Amino acid sequence: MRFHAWATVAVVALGLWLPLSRHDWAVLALAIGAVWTAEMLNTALETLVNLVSPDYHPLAGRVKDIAAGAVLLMGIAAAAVGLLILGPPLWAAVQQWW
Ligand SMILES: Nc1ncnc2c1ncn2[C@@H]1O[C@H](COP(=O)(O)OP(=O)(O)OP(=O)(O)O)[C@@H](O)[C@H]1O
Repeated sequence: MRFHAWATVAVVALGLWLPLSRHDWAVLALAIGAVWTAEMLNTALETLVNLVSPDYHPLAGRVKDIAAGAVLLMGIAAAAVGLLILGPPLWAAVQQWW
């Protein structure tokens, strides 16, 4: 959660600094929202599993692993979106400096 919060702040700050279109912002907002949604659903599932299966059970572990995998998958996809949208204008800004 803390990592996602810092990543969100960094992406929004970079986005405000770089010349982004409304379409770029819409895609970034969707990616950020999707990561937070996946993280919250993962936390909800973890809490639910802890409630219904506090003792060790292979299925409980499987549910947690799949939910954590969904967060990882969404994080990778969001990182790709961030690179595709922020990468080119960031590269142009770096080239202007040097
Ligand atoms: N009740 C359980 N039965 C079997 N395996 C479990 C159980 N609880 C957790 N595990 C295994 O241990 C791993 C870590 O569980 P934990 O509850 O700490 O989740 P976490 O993703 O590390 O939580 P957090 O996001 O809070 O760091 C799970 O991915 C799962 O493989």
